[in-house]
Amino acid sequence: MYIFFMMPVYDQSNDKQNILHIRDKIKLCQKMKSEIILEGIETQSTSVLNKVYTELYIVTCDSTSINKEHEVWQAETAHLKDFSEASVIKCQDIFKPAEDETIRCVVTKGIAGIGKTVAAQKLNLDWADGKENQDLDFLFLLSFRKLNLIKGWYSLHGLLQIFYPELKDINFKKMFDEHKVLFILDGLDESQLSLEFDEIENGLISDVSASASLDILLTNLITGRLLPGALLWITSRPVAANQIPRELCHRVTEIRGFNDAQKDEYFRKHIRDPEIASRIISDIKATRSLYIMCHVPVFCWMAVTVLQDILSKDNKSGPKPRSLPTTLSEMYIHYVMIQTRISFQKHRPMMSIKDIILKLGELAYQNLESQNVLFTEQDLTNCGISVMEAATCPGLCTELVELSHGMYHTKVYCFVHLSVQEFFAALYAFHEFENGRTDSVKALIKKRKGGTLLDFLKGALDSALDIKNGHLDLFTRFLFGISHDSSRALLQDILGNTTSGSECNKKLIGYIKMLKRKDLSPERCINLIHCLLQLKDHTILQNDNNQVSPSDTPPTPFQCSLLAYMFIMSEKPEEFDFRNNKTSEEAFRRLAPALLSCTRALLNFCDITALQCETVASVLQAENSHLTVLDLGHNNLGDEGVIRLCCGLRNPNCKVETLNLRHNHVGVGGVKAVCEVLTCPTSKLLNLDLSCNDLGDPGAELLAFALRTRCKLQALRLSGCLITLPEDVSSVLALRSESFQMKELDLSYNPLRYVELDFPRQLNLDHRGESRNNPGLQKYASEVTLDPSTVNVFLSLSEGNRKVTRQKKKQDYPFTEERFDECNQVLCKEGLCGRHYLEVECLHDVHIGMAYKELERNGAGNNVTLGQNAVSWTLYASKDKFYAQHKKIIHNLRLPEIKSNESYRTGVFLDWPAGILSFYNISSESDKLTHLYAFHTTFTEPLYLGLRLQSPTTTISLIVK
Ligand SMILES: Nc1ncnc2c1ncn2[C@@H]1O[C@H](COP(=O)(O)OP(=O)(O)OP(=O)(O)O)[C@@H](O)[C@H]1O
Repeated sequence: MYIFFMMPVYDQSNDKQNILHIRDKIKLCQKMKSEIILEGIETQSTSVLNKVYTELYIVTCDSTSINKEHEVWQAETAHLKDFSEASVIKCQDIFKPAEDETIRCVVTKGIAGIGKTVAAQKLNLDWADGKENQDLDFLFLLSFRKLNLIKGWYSLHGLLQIFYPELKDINFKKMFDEHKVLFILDGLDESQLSLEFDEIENGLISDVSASASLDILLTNLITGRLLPGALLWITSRPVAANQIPRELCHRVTEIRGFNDAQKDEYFRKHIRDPEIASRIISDIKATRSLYIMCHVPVFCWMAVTVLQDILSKDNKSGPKPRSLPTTLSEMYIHYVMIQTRISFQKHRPMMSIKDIILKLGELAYQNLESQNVLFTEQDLTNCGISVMEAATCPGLCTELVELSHGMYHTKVYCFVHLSVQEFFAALYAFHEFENGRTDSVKALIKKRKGGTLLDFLKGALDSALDIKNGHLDLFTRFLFGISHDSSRALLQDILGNTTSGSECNKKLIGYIKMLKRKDLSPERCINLIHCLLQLKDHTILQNDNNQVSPSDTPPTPFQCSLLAYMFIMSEKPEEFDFRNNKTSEEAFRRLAPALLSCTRALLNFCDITALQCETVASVLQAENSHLTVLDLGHNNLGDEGVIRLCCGLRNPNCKVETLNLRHNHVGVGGVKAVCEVLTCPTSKLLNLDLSCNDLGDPGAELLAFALRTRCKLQALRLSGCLITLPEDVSSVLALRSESFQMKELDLSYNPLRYVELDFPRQLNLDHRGESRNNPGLQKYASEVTLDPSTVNVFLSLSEGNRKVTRQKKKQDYPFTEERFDECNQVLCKEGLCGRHYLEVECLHDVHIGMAYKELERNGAGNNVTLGQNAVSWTLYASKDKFYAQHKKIIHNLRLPEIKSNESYRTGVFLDWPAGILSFYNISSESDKLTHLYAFHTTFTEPLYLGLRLQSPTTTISLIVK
């Protein structure tokens, strides 16, 4: 009896009604709260979320890929990505299962300011408004920013009541047992809780009324130990998202910000005057880097503020118009200066602008150090600024609504956006350095010996790289950006006159590019790329011929990320020239964004393997692939690589019109795959070059029949393919039907037997004959002899003018105009055009090259020496160094494996019409050729083989085949 009276008597139907009533109250309250979005423009301005909300691109990712670098990379290059319907997901659909799977926990990642919080707010609003996700009975939006403030032990029930006081009288157990509930945990990257998923055994909780510390409570909620039936949506910046174990993420999505149309929509929604909106859009579009950055909503928000201000000044008949900001840091500087100026005009506070900014900077720095986002009046006072003064800058920091449960007795404040706090912290740190107070910022910036700006910035970078959750990444970017002279000029009122940092920046750029940290995660790579962009470094593509310069070490994955990023940020990313660079598969994969954004990709002499072909194929399949010219000549694709590549070429999205597969060891298997492309109705291929592959007649036959089935092709090059052209094949090639559009057929350098080919249009049968029946480059083998009239007096010729030896004594040669009088060089007699393959055997310390006849002969200056002028190209080979040289520009090469005192063989292949001169190392055991380097140019004169013997004991022999 006693027990009976002590038990609460629940009226079941009342409970139900009560729960629904509370739900409606929550909905009403959340609708009011979420309707407003705080946008720190001019005054403490709020906007109606539904009016300014612009749809965001959210895509699903493979949940196993949460830690993989290319996902992160995608986040940063979102504007280039394939927004095909397959992966795009609407915010309100993130819990809709694709198939039969149950989705309990969704993790959404996205870089700073990409719109995670706004997306969460919009979902909350649409639910509260009765528009979306009405199958959910309850939706609880909890931000880590606020959760960080809760100290002590709580039950889930207790915790929720803090944020949702309406829950006070609810039957909590029933609510969870009988209703569908979604928890949104926003901003995991801001969390100060230690979520220990590995050690959860120490604090298992499955009861909603059991109390525990917040860390344990949330860990149990995320693992599903607590409320296994509740849905969970966690948002985070990418690096911190890795905290959630993969097996707990049923779906991973990524917010990629705005695409081009959405950028326009954003500006039109935010700028009331359509004319000004159009002007701002066109101004932003005119600066590519600005336009690209606008895929990040927070950047758009700043751009609106800054550009409206700049435009209004330009309109007035003031002095010269101010230039537009081109980096993230410049944009933030403009933003902060505008906000403070407006505030000062309105409020006229006692402190100077400089003081307020630096005090706020100090506060931001302290918050960053303690990983805090919020601050109190006391925190402000500690930094020497009053709430009144801080409140005069509503566009910079803002007051948060006090939680209604009364957890806080003091009001809390934060910067209008976390990125603004990071900017202020960087500005403060830089100012401290400038004033010799590096000690005050040493908690976040490692002290390095030296004390120069360079040491300071290197220290900052080292600190950021050491932190796993990327907490200092944006801070470092801003710090680098502020160190740039253009930023310092904008900040002159705050920083005073500072000495130029351009020399330091140059060295810093070099330091970043050379960073070879083994544990450099891809996220760190991306941040480094951004650091370089803040330093306005666009040099990576600005060398000779706009070509990526190869070095003796292959580009690392980081360098490839960097290269791709720099490429897409360049003003006109049309031709991506990666020739002569050999990379690992992983590094090559990082070039995908560049391949996706260019129209011409030059990937010859890159040792591209079959696996790397998959990267190329996936790019070709992307909806937004622009590639029309794909040059994969002189690689090692083999049949397997070509088969993989053709998967991409057959895709209807593929736009390739010109394909070069020269010299790729393609056989009949590869040709079959190519034929499938040729007969594919959606193929856009017009020009195909399969030259220098030993396809033989079977390959030619397959091609001929494919062309007869369906021929859109306009040019086919099968030069040097071991084709004898049997009659039946030639009769197919001679097709004259209306549908046959081929205008050009190149069958040169083939051992053709039947040459009376009745081909109506441009036909090349040159250089045919039996000698072309040899495999590989041997079909171009040529014989040359050294020209005695050119040989220097310290060189002697022997073996029928095929061997040259350096002599100690001067030789007695008659005077000739052609002789190299001082330089230890000799040229061959035969001027070469067409295709030629030569082999030389040499000892070390020699230059092997080609030169025009006009190479000067007198003296030993640059105009005479092979490789040091515009009329000669060489390979230098010695025991410890190999390099290619033209116009004095040296490209260091990896040393081939050569025994130190033995002579070794080098192959020289000249394809004069194609403008290629390439060098190979020939294995003494297997005769296998390993490519060393290729020059690409347009030759205008016949070329003469030239040899220079640097060492007093060396020899070179021309090998006769
Ligand atoms: N969909 C959107 N429509 C309009 N404006 C948006 C949208 N998303 C974001 N914004 C603007 O960008 C600002 C930053 O967005 P938000 O705070 O959601 O970014 P975040 O991804 O949560 O960033 P962080 O990781 O730094 O916290 C917002 O204050 C708002 O001005």
